[in-house]
Amino acid sequence: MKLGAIADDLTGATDLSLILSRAGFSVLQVVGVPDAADFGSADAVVVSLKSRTASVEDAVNQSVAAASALRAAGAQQLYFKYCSTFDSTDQGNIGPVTDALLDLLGVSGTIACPAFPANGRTVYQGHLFVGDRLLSESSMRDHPLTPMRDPDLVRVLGRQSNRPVSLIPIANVRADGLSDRFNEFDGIAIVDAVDDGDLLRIGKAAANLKLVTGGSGAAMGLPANFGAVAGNTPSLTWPSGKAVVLVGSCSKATLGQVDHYKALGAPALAIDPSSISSGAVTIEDAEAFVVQSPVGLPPLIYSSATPESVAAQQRQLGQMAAGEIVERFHAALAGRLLAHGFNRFIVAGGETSGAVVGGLGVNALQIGPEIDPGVPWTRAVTSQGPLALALKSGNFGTVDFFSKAWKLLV
Ligand SMILES: Nc1ncnc2c1ncn2[C@@H]1O[C@H](COP(=O)(O)OP(=O)(O)OP(=O)(O)O)[C@@H](O)[C@H]1O
Ligand SMILES: O=C(O)[C@@H](O)C(=O)CO
Repeated sequence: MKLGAIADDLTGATDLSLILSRAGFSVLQVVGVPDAADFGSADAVVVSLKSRTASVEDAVNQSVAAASALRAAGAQQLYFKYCSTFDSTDQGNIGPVTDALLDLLGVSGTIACPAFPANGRTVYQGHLFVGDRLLSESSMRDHPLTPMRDPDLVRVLGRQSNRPVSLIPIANVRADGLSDRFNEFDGIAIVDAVDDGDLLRIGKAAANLKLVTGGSGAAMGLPANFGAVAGNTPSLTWPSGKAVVLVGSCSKATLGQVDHYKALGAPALAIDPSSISSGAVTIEDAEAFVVQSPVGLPPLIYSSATPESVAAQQRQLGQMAAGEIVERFHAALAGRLLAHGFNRFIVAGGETSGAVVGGLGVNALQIGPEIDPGVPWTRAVTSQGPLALALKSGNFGTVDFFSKAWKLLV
């Protein structure tokens, strides 16, 4: 194994797997802390955890266990993948996990770069932009679990990490000697990047770092350090069968995609945490709705709601509890639909995808064609046969994402 990666959520892992695969690596994505025996001959193994919003202790334990398994299997370099919008709270988990991985490796420094220009995430003077807005002025300020209200990543990570946090500005990224800078400091350096050229320079300069951290973009240049040559993702065979769209993301892009898909005439059922907890809507209702939907556009079950509505649900049920109620619902529904012969799942939201994949009993994913930047179709094998899964990060994808994903495999 050349690269061993740990991702803090499932869609983030898939995003990273796609980037590495396109850059020429054979990639195996595994779900949850793995057994070393699972890895086969892949150039890169990407472990997807559900640690982004876990407690600090849990996130650190899961990440260190995954890193230890990857190292035991021979990983030459480790990568810690988090969100391109740096989703976290003041307590963590990006800082504490990075600190723990540095301790595990016995090294003093690493870089942190969430930039993903293809999806509008850029870092300039240590400030994260989403499109043309600062992170704190983007829709991320109202995220249900990790509202991001400070765009200065040196400050954000400084609150989370025990190590010194510094900045490598764009002028240094574009100048000679970047690898010397990477290799000579203590602590964590936020690295500016505003285009793919910057990311490729960063990847090249990171060749000797034992640990690299970032969004998926900062990994783009790493496979070339191991002699990999960019190419197409391997072709996979897809199960033919029934499809469903399960949406737990409340991100702005997802809200637009839900509206667009409903306007196309897709059968759609809305759910929300309080209706689920009061029993006004049950898993049996949703199951019957999906199973009885007419042939055509796959049915949609969604809990996506405006920030005001999400805040009201959270006041009533608690922030984490509201999210978990919906996640458990989607996971249980997915398991039941599998038993009805559904084998193509389009899912929106990283936490939601983690829950659904758990409900489906999926342990590993292979990466297929790109639907939109950062979102591939993936193939998994379960005890019930092969599945096709499109796992979309909340803010990724064009407005017609759901129909586009479905048509790509039809
Ligand atoms: N109506 C709702 N009210 C409160 N919480 C909700 C509601 N609908 C969904 N949620 C919760 O909000 C969270 C959304 O997180 P998720 O990671 O799935 O989406 P996202 O943050 O948009 O995606 P990503 O992490 O990929 O950017 C989940 O825990 C989900 O259960
Ligand atoms: O980096 C991103 O934005 C995504 O891969 C992700 O992690 C969203 O959950």
